[in-house]
Amino acid sequence: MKILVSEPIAEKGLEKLVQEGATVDLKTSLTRQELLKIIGEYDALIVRSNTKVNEELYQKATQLKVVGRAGNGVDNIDMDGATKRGIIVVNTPDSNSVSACELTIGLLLATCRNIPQHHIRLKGKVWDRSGLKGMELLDKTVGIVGLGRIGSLVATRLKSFGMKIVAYDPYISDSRFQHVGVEKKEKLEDLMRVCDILTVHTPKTEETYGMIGKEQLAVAKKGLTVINCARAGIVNEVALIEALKTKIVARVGIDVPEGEPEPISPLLEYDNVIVTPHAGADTKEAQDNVGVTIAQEVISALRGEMVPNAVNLPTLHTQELAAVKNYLKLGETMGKLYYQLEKEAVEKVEITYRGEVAAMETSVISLAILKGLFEPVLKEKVNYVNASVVAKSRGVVVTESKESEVDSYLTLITVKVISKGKEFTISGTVFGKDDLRIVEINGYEFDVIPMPYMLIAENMDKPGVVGQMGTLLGVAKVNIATMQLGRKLTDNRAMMVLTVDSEVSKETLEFVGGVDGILRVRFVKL
Ligand SMILES: NC(=O)C1=CN([C@@H]2O[C@H](COP(=O)(O)OP(=O)(O)OC[C@H]3O[C@@H](n4cnc5c(N)ncnc54)[C@H](O)[C@@H]3O)[C@@H](O)[C@H]2O)C=CC1
Ligand SMILES: O=C(O)CCC(=O)C(=O)O
Repeated sequence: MKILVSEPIAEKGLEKLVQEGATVDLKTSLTRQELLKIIGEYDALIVRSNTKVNEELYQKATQLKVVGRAGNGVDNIDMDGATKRGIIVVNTPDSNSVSACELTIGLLLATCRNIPQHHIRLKGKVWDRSGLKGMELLDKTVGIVGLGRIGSLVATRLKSFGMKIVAYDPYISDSRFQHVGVEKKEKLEDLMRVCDILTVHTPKTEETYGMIGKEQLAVAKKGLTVINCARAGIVNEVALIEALKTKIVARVGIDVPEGEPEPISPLLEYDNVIVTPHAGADTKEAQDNVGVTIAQEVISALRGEMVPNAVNLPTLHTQELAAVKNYLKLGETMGKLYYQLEKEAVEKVEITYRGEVAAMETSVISLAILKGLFEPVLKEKVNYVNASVVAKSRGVVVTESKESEVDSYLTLITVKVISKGKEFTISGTVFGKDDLRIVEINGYEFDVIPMPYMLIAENMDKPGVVGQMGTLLGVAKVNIATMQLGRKLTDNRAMMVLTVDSEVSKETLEFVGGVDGILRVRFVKL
């Protein structure tokens, strides 16, 4: 595992990577050209917000499997480019939220009470408070745009100042507003009209870039204070400077100036503006959290494990991940069986979750099934990240349905693969904590523990077939570990599933296939 760390992360994080057996190169002052020249050697890249991970980089990054963003915002990473190449992108969204929230509160207090301006005067040996009258927070209204992790933390803390809190976030439920104890504004303009202080906490997206612009500031209360600790450009800086000139905006606190990391923001010309150099996450606590978390995540992702904070995968919390872990293994195993038993190209995959599993985050189990399905037959890398892109690009329609009730089992997954009008089905369950079982193939019922080597045969349900097969395997020195028979009494046919201790040669397989009554036999490797 060769990992390039292109921006500073905490020592603890670097130590963790090395402890886990990775070769780590910390190179934080590479030029872009130098980065592009060496990126082809690495399995993983760890960045903060300055490294642009884009098409130009992906084209050179032939070995890259994981991009770790040591922090939250992923606007410096081209997600589509990563997803289509099966590169997993992980971040650490919770690790620095408190620090970002505290800097927001810090900037808010500093701007409302002119703290840096007072300090600068005194440093110049001038004791003079004139022209720097502050504003109390008590009974003022703060408008929060984006009531996610950081927005909610800011709301909770500002309540203790006796402020009224209103928020605009069309993407969260009303119950979340109630839980945080914040008044919901349906329209951004409604929020702009009532707040004394505006603070933005959205990600930078096409929709949020410039969302606080000329029109929004035009309806704001005169004397507004604007805080942006989220991303440059969410508040349009040209409109903001215009509003400072017309005194619509009285104070500004910005952690993320346009053009960062260049220290030349035009906002620095204004005495009532405070700018910090993207320092929201720059605390010992946040950096230690971020460093250790990103190290763990990058290592897990490189080992092919499912990671809770994978940005280009369905969102899973650690507990949800623990709950689905065995189903991921089961799903992948079930998927892997198809192309080893059938040769028809897949047209449609219908996945049904029944019983306990139906209540879980099943989208990720479906990805595991698709990964298992395509991985054995494709040259390109198929993993959780690109499995659904691969399915789509091959014209495979995937459907998912859920039923809360199931006969005979507490929990059951059934995969139906449809190709040229033919149907192949396989069902599996998990007994207890981690006991995986295949319980059905094409209507034949079993109770098979999936093993690395298996023989699956369809045969006529008549005396002698099993015995002859056992004899031939014995001659070939293939030891049978377990054997199960599923029968369909209606058509006098049966299916045998054998787990064996070693590989079965082509020659032995041909002999077995020639036994009178064996309709077909396949050797399966899991
Ligand atoms: N200054 C710094 O050092 C740091 C900055 N950040 C930035 O802070 C911002 C917020 O981070 P989190 O709270 O962790 O993100 P989050 O994802 O937890 O919350 C973002 C919220 O914005 C909402 N949102 C999205 N589009 C919206 C729109 N058009 N209008 C209104 N609301 C919208 C979402 O529904 C979500 O609730 C991000 O931009 C992140 O990059 C995060 C950490 C440190
Ligand atoms: O210090 C950093 O890496 C930037 C923090 C940040 O903006 C983020 O995590 O989104």
